Amino acid sequence: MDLFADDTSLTPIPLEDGELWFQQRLALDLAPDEVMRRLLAETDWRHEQIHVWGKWHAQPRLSAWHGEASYRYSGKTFHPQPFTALQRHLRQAVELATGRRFNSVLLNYYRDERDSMGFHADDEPELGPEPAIASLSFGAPRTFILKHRSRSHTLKLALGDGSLLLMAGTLQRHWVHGINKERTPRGPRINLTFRLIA
Ligand SMILES: O=C(O)CCC(=O)C(=O)O
Ligand SMILES: [Fe+2]
Repeated sequence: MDLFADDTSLTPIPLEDGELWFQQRLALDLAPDEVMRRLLAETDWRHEQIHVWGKWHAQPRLSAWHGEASYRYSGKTFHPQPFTALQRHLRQAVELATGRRFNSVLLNYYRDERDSMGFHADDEPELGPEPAIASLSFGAPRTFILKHRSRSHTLKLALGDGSLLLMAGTLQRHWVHGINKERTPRGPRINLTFRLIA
């Protein structure tokens, strides 16, 4: 069965304790490979250090923070750079598709199969009690894993080139999510999470 028969509109994915919506391909007037090329070239990618359990580690990916509000993430305050023209363009498409507003974006660049993101929830207080977070992916597909915090329930989604995922409702309170390393070679991937920071 094709769960996502209509790949051009945002479709709810049924799950308990939160809202999840998926669209296989966000309508854009730029080809995804052109967006990928420009994001790679135009972004001031940083290799951030994070503080976990009393130790400093380099994150297993590169990142950048843009937008109109500063933000605390993994114990660090990020002072954003202004949105680029391309980011404004992508934000507009994401706002149109989701019917939500966003004022910030975190970009993550997974250089190859060895890059990853540990399990976490995007539940910082400045996002509000039921944050809507729109996740836009370009490049190589990677598996997005959601784990329920108290039930043994796991959900896996392949986030392909040009796909849009919306996390909303109580999802961040009840679930954590992450991207594991892959065992087989994988090309570069960029993910943008659009957020609304108070
Ligand atoms: O790369 C992804 O799909 C996940 C990104 C994410 O969870 C985040 O930026 O908070
Ligand atoms: Fe996240």
